[in-house]
Amino acid sequence: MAEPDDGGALIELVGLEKVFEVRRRVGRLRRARESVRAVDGISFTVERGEMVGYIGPNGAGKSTTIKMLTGILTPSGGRLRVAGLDPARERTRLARRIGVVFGQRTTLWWDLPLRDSYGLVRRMYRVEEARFRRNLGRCVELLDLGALLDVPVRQLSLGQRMRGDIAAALLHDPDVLYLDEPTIGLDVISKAKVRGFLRDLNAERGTTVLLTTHDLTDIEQLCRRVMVIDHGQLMYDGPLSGLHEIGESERTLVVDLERELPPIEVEGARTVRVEGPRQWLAFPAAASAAPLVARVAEGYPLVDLSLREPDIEDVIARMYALGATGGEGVG
Ligand SMILES: Nc1ncnc2c1ncn2[C@@H]1O[C@H](COP(=O)(O)OP(=O)(O)OP(=O)(O)O)[C@@H](O)[C@H]1O
Repeated sequence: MAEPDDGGALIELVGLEKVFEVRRRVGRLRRARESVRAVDGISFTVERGEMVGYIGPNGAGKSTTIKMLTGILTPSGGRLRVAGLDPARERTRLARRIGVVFGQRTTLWWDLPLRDSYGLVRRMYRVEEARFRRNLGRCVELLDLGALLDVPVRQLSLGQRMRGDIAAALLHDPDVLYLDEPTIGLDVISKAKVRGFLRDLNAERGTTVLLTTHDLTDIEQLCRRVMVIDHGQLMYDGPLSGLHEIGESERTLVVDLERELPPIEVEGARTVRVEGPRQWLAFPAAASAAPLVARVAEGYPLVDLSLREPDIEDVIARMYALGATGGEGVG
């Protein structure tokens, strides 16, 4: 089937809006109508092959945007195109071009083994047999699903289920993949597996990825570009490092020493907490951790260390405190 001409940006939003009418209780008996501007005039474009983080505090309007991008919700205003299609009007056609993964709920059939769920997905999207086998084979290998194919979804761990969900979203070769909190609740190893897979998918197949997450490490490891949304508006569009610079946020190196020592003194960081042999060193989030780690290892008896990213909520709060709205294309 011929696809519409989508020579331009793969995703394009111009002044997109979504207003919900809600009824709120006022006093004991009265209810007042109220409008919630969940998305309040957002414009951006995403080019084919980009991997973009879409972040913001709770209630910022991220899910509402994604729902409009998939055609589940109809915009109240503005313009929206995905792969040359109008999502709300051409939802079924668009479904063949996009994949969606929601970290908090599964699209798989709870009582069925993964293999059967995939068979149903194949029929839903009418994926031809050879292509299905190829895509499934690739996902099974790269997401390590071989031993899980005959296990009912309800028996899978969260990390296993997430990998299963990602595979299900890719069996029909979508151009765009929307991921909503894909690493939420996963252990370190599962997170690394999911991130590695997404990186390869983007590099090898050029799949465009829009990623919603509260975990800044996801963004740091996957996305060159990040968009920050708050109160339904785009606050920042640019690299993650630029966001850290604007917010002057700090990362923390947690250091375990062989024994209790006075606060560590190294260039480029300040010790903000000491508890027994453990010390916390804060340093600018935009700086590399490597030279700092080297300096600590050189001068102190090191047993272990770990790195803590700043909270997205912190970064945004600092951004507000400094009254800045930086990055490209946002004024
Ligand atoms: N169906 C709805 N009816 C009324 N209000 C809604 C509806 N869906 C979302 N909202 C409101 O719109 C705003 C944005 O919600 P949205 O779910 O898009 O935020 P979010 O950024 O995805 O938040 P979270 O990180 O908590 O998932 C919130 O104030 C929310 O209460």
